Amino acid sequence: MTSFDHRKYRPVARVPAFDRQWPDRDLESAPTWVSEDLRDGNQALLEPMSVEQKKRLWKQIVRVGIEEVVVGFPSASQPDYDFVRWLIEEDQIPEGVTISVLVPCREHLIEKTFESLVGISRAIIHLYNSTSTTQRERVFEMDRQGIIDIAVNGARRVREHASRYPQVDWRFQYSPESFSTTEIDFSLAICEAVMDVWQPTPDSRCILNLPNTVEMAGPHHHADQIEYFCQNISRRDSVIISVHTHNDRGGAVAAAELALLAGAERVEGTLLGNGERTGNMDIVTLAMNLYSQGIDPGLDLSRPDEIIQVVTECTGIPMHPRHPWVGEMVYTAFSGSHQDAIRKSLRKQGDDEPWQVAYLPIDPRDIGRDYQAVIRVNSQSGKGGMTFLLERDYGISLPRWMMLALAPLVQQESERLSGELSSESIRRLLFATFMREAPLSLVDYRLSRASEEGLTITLQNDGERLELEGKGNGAMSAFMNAWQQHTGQQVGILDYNEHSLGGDSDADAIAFVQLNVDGQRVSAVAEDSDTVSASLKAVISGLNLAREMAGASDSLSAMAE
Ligand SMILES: CC(=O)SCCNC(=O)CCNC(=O)[C@H](O)C(C)(C)COP(=O)(O)OP(=O)(O)OC[C@H]1O[C@@H](n2cnc3c(N)ncnc32)[C@H](O)[C@@H]1OP(=O)(O)O
Ligand SMILES: CC(C)C(=O)C(=O)O
Ligand SMILES: [Mg+2]
Repeated sequence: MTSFDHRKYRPVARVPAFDRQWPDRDLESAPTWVSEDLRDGNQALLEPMSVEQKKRLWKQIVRVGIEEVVVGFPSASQPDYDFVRWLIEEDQIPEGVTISVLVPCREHLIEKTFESLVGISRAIIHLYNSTSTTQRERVFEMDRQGIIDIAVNGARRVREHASRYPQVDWRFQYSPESFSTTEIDFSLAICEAVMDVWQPTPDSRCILNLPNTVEMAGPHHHADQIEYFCQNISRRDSVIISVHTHNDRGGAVAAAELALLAGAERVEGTLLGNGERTGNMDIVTLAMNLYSQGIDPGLDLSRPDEIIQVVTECTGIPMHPRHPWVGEMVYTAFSGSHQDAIRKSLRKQGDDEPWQVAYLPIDPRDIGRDYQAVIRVNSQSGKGGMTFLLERDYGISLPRWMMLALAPLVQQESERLSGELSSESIRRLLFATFMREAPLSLVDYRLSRASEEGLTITLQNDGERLELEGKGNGAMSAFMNAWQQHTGQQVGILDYNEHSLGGDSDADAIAFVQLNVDGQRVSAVAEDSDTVSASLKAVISGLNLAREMAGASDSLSAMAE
């Protein structure tokens, strides 16, 4: 075989044919969430967390509302042991929160684990051993019975140690580690053997945790394994079925979600998916998946930035900016058609109606993000994005013809800069292109109203003062008439739009005008303290721009001659 040769691999075996129900089910409620941040997450770090870091992360996990927290492997590491002691001695475990500790089926480690828990009022003892064919044959070199014996002996030791502390509310959990690559009949057999020792009842249920230790197959395989197990395990009403998925194929969240459809009721994971290899199941993502479907996740994820800060600082692992739901860039659209659709949908979205905004699966405000970041402009953006930014930050509402005129300039500019354009630079570009305050400029004007609007306007033209008078059905047409009479130029208003301004601008009004000047189409803009002044200045801008354009074409003709 060559080094990259798919024939090296085999598809994972499926469970036997059975009456599969999960594809027709929908999720209706949140599972019991279990944080593995302080154990599986910690065991995947280059530098495991110190006790102080564990304390900080613990507080965050509890703040989010997770009620079952795996706090470590106290028989294996001194910081884990010390952390458990701190929790107990400093009375740090709130009412309603239960801690869990992991231990392999080895007598001295079980003993040490119970020692770490002296003084606790309730806890989950989580016992595990590996069950897959590979583990049996290549790691433990044992047959099925040998592996069952390890589990049964471990279960007995746990029961015996627990019985020495009858005042404690113990709960027992067993994981056939590597469940998803274990033959399903063997997984069932070993779990039955453990239950025979623990004798769970509906009032004192044990937890059977079925880990996708290494994700080797699609999430539908995992769902089949879980449902098959649920249908065939005895004492179902005395068992809590828990799942623990890893992300080797990128499907940890999907596998957990389908496992819930398949009958699991408890999900182990970490807050942002840190964990062995590609990580554990990401609790924030799964919880937000439920939230976005109208299901209460039972966790407070309204301040994900706080979670991100604590998790990244404690683990030393940065988060991807496109991390599902909470990444820095996930509510930002650069591409033109997305920006256009977001802008239009947001305008129509009422406060009290179901969320219906294109390209935004949830309202970013729910998790403390604002609309500031929703639309950003680069060379992939169209008129929607720049229009949104000008409206949002300056209250400028561009008429459609001005959007069409400005959009290619914005695109050229962001291509030239190879980057993002701020609303400020888009505004600057608008005025630099479509406003000219010289050589013709407005000095003063007076309006008088009779049957028609009368205008007396004082201008500065190439340094000379000019006073004109005209009549029309508005200030602009009175000015046009006066100007035509004085210059003989043919000037018509093709389109016109003005409005008052909000936002950060100093001006109170803005006007856009599209003129026909001696057959030449010119678009112009101006701002001023009132709409009449802004309109007159917009026309003056248009006349100046027409003069510039005529000057440019004269010099081109002169060059051609
Ligand atoms: C999928 C998971 O996340 S499982 C959790 C894994 N997490 C960890 O291992 C982190 C903490 N572990 C440790 O620090 C160490 O492994 C310790 C302290 C627990 C034990 O260390 P050591 O005694 O040196 O043993 P080591 O880790 O090499 O374990 C291998 C031995 O334990 C046996 N073993 C491994 N897992 C189990 C288990 N769940 N139950 C019983 N025996 C087990 C192996 O067969 C092997 O036995 P051998 O020594 O007779 O060959
Ligand atoms: C110990 C078990 C639950 C585990 O972490 C795994 O199988 O991934
Ligand atoms: Mg794991």
